Amino acid sequence: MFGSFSKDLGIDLGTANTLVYVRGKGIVVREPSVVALHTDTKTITAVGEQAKKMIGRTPGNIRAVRPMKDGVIADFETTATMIKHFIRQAQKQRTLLPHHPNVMVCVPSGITAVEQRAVEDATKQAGAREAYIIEEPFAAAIGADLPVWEPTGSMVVDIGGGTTEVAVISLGGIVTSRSIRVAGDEMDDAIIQYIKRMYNLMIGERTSEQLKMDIGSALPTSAAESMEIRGRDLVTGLPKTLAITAEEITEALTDTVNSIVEAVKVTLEKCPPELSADIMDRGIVLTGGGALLRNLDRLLARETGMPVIVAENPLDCVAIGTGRALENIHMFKGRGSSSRGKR
Ligand SMILES: Nc1ncnc2c1ncn2[C@@H]1O[C@H](COP(=O)(O)OP(=O)(O)OP(=O)(O)O)[C@@H](O)[C@H]1O
Repeated sequence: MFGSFSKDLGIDLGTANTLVYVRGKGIVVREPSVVALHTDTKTITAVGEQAKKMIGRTPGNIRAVRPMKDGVIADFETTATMIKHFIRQAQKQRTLLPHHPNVMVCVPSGITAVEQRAVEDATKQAGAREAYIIEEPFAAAIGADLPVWEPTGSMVVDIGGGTTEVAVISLGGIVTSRSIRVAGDEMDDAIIQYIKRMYNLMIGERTSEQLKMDIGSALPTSAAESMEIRGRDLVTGLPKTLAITAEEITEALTDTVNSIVEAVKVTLEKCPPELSADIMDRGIVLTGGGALLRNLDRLLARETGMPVIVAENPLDCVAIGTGRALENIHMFKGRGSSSRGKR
């Protein structure tokens, strides 16, 4: 199926978004990791943005699923189909030349060896000559321009949809890391629960994500911001409109944000002193869509006493890093599941 490919590909297989990077071209596909399926026939109705629009709006015979929910492959068959679909989409852009390319796939570091093999198999099934696996925080660090191959400590915190990955990297390897299943999705859930508890109002995932992105903040803001939302009143069963303030969203996000802060602190505590000193100089770098939550950098800086920097284009770091890793593909040859992202 790679009839017109020549360049190598990097795929950021994220729980929220999948990005495809072509060497020499940059990111050519950027789609939500969502697939809509017919429940009876299991045939695919839509993939990506089109399927995401269907979440919460499907009739009984169609289901919009996120096959990578919670940082793991919840549904292998659908994940494999999704990978193939996105590769085909990249192919349609006519950016790629013949021959089977090497494909570097970035996966959440929490996945099991069996799941990793499943991703490799799916990638090969899609026509890859060779499938390589890179761990998310390692790719994020490369994409954020951190000197991962140098004998100096770099700390990256990648806050995605399903997982937050915290890692200290030096000399091409992960020295210490922590992966928690608390990230953007959990923030959305926390907002849904908060509004249900406070107002007896049921809102959908898309509305809560919008609240988080538009008025969410890790610290209280001085501006009096609010957003109008619609949902279903759990008492009357009828639709209802409500104005929610930024302050309320900050409150709703407290526990989730604190879990992320805690994961960073625990990783710092386990970090060898020389590397801690390097991190103090360079700062902690935030990547992933969750890094865009307002004031998360300020909160982390206050809680850790370290400088904290949001990477440029945090949503793209993992894909860029995965693509750049193709340039050092020899470094990834023969890496087993236990040595992903390590030299
Ligand atoms: N401005 C914003 N403020 C807060 N969160 C945001 C913002 N923009 C995007 N996000 C969140 O970022 C998350 C997606 O980030 P990203 O694409 O890095 O995740 P992913 O790589 O697919 O997931 P994972 O790393 O868990 O596999 C979503 O939860 C999304 O709601």
